Amino acid sequence: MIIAVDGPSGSGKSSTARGVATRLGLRYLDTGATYRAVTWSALEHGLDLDDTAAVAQRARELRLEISTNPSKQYVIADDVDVTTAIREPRISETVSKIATNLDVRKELIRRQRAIIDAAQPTGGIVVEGRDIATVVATDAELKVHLTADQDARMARRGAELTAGAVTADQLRDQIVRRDADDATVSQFLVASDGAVTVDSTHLSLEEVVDVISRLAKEAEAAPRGPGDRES
Ligand SMILES: Nc1ncnc2c1ncn2[C@@H]1O[C@H](COP(=O)(O)OP(=O)(O)O)[C@@H](O)[C@H]1O
Ligand SMILES: Nc1ccn([C@H]2C[C@H](O)[C@@H](COP(=O)(O)OP(=O)(O)O)O2)c(=O)n1
Repeated sequence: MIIAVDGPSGSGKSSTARGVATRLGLRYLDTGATYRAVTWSALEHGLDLDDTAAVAQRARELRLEISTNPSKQYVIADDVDVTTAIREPRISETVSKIATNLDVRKELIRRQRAIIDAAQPTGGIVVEGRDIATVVATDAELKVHLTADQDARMARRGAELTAGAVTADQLRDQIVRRDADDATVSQFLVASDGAVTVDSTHLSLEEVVDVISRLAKEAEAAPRGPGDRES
């Protein structure tokens, strides 16, 4: 089974997808972490991020290991544990430049699909990002468009970043500007065909996990149509 969760920044994709995977005994893939790892590596190599060919080459050469265990997440890039480093503001500020490089996307989508395929014999995977239902796993049994209004998303991100005393402008950059940039290459601001919208604005994390887990059980029980995977 594949559960795709797409939506804007701060809508709760990572925490919810991890919660659903834990609840249902599935693997979990944070595709945003793959874009962050390439960003980290490009900066580490001192690349000009506007040099799209050089950055894409780096993406192809990068040795990348990403955990799909929802209880123990880690990312290793070229033998360096970058689990924490890829969450630093310098990465969040620049990652959209890498995520809008179409050759980087091509390479990372290939890798994401391989991880998804490898998880199938274990029962399935919850995959979260921006283009999972529309590009990476169009055959997902359940497609969720997770939303929350902009104020809620900014407040959530703000609460996370208070330790670093983030300014309102930085917060807006992390949510509003980044979503606008990312939306130039992926369609995640509206629900794609076949996706169920879950608006988390007034729901607790636990409630969102409940809703998606229930939808997953319904999708699993539903007969698949002709043209669907494995039919
Ligand atoms: N339904 C919710 N209600 C309140 N806070 C939430 C909810 N879902 C997620 N959060 C919190 O909001 C922040 C952003 O969530 P995250 O899962 O990182 O979002 P995304 O992956 O979509 O950017 C986290 O601190 C998370 O704990
Ligand atoms: N499938 C994906 C996942 C993430 N991205 C982009 C969008 C974001 O700017 C970066 C980082 O994604 P991430 O999910 O970590 O972003 P958040 O900070 O959780 O909002 O990668 C993408 O283009 N496609």
